[in-house]
Amino acid sequence: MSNFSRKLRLSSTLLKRLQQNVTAVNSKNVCRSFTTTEGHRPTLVHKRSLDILHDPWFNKGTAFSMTERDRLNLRGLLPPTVMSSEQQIQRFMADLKRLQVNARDGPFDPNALAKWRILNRLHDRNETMYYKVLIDNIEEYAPVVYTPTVGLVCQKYSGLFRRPRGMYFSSEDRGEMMSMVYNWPSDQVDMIVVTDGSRILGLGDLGVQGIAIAIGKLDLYVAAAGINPQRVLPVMIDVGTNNEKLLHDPLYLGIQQHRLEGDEYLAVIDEFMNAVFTRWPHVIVQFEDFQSKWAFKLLQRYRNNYRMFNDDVQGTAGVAIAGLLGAVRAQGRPMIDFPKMKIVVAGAGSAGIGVLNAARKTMARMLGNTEVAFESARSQFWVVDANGLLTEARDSIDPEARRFAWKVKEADRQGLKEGASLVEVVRQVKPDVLLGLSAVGGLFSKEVLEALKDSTSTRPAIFPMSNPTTNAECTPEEAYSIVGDNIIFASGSPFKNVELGGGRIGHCNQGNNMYLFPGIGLGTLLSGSRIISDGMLQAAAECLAAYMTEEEVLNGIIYPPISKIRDITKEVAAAVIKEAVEEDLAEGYREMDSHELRKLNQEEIANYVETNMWSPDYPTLIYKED
Ligand SMILES: NC(=O)C1=CN([C@@H]2O[C@H](COP(=O)(O)OP(=O)(O)OC[C@H]3O[C@@H](n4cnc5c(N)ncnc54)[C@H](O)[C@@H]3O)[C@@H](O)[C@H]2O)C=CC1
Ligand SMILES: CC(=O)C(=O)O
Ligand SMILES: [Mg+2]
Repeated sequence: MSNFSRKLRLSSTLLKRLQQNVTAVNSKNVCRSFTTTEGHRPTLVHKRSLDILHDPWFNKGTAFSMTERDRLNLRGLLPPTVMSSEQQIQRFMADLKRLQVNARDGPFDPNALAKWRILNRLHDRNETMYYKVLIDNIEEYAPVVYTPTVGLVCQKYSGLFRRPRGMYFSSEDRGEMMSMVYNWPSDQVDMIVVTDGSRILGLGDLGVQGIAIAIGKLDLYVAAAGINPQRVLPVMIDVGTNNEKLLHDPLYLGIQQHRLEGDEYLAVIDEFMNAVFTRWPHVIVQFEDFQSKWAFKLLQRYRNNYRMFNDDVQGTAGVAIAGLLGAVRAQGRPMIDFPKMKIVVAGAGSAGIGVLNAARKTMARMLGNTEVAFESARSQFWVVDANGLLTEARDSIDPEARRFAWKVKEADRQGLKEGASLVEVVRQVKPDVLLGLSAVGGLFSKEVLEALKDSTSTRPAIFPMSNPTTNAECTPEEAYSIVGDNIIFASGSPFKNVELGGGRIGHCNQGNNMYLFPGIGLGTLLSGSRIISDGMLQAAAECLAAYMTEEEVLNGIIYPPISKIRDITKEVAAAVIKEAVEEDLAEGYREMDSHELRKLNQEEIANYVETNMWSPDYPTLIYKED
């Protein structure tokens, strides 16, 4: 049969399928299938893996059975649940209907989800063009591919899912991962962002739908760090979900069982790490949005043996430190005054504790890096979580948070008790900084902000860092209007600057780990560092802190605008490389071996970084037979 007649035959088959599809949907006769064609005769295909998924003639998406997935090297390239064609249509129709309702992701852009769909379709068609659009319009589209819209995308991912992107490893794949990684078509992967979907932004457990956060973070790796898009891999490890809504949703794409726990959970993550580092020994793995109880354990488990880091714990800490140092400078004080700051942190999860640990270490270093300095730095922090102020009187304290619990007597002396509310703590402490990583929108209420007016600082800093927009602890309008014009403001998701009247601007900084993770990844890649050390992370944070000029900082601008993200990422990467070389961790990258790396001066390192960043330019293509 000629290609042409085969196509004709397929076209009529497709038409028949579509007619049956319409009948099935119209009559709500969901038992009728449109997949059985031509008396079950198999169709011969000459493709495997992603080539099949990207071929509209052969692609069945989530309807590929497990045996077909194994036969066609598709295992891991699709969400784990096998769907019937009827379920696929239900999912599609539900999403189609939902489109008619205006999607809202926060106060600014009612069309954000529609923009995400358009960009996503471009991503599927033409990666170079997609990244050119993203890089050239990063200010406008970072909030679409990243926070806040990516949060909404994760929440609705079962409906939005069209073409798979990345890999899925599930608890059903135990024992298979080592072979599954070879289903990914690329022999070189530089950067993996992996999530288990257990705490997506401040939106809780979204199960398999969390894959979109890994995709969004990697978009920034390409746009900001110039990592080659052919060498990034978003990964979802689906160990179940504890989200009851998803457990009962017939259209959910993930494993419908409660999350694995304990050793069973660890065995899955261990197997994944072993598999990816076996196939790609030089890959860097960024852990993203794991619930706190696993975030710290996994970081300790892997950080000395693998090139990995946890963005929420370590990336966020660095960004917060840079912001806190900026807040000191914004008062016209030298950075060395940082250890005098009184800091109230609302939220003691992976992000909050990461920030507290790093801030305490930074203070201790400034005070001489002794044990005594480390101990005394502790008294600069007040931690308020869901149960109020943390003191040693609490019945059960998370071990990570314990080191920030106040002794009962010391708390008493300040007129505070175990479980004191945030407003009580702010009233008594009169802090220089109020930082939120609680995932509770509006937590910095009018009362709390009123109390902050009595801060002993000449320029109180308010950092509602939770994401997405709806989870921000307060808006900049609330902060500026209640506390006053002379504050420093930084939020996790973007907000617009505030008009203060008389032509003055209340600057709204975006305090988000996006200013560090791309540079940490790029610097690690180009240095060939064996691990990601505390020193490398510290160097990244200090580089970001030093990026803003004195004049900018005094004007309340403590982070760069997103339009400068490629530039700041370059600098962060260079600082990370320098530190890796100094710590003798750098093993080099390609022709730049460790010996050559050691010879580079500051300017040469910057050049080396720049020349290794991918840019979205079309290459000339030449056909070559296999
Ligand atoms: N801006 C940034 O770059 C980043 C922001 N985040 C955001 O931080 C938030 C928290 O993330 P995780 O620490 O991983 O979450 P988590 O769920 O581990 O921790 C949340 C913490 O908030 C506390 N909390 C809950 N209700 C509270 C209340 N009413 N008052 C005070 N504390 C309360 C909880 O007890 C817990 O300690 C999320 O919204 C996330 O999007 C996380 C990483 C980076
Ligand atoms: C920004 C980020 O990593 C988070 O909100 O989890
Ligand atoms: Mg995160």
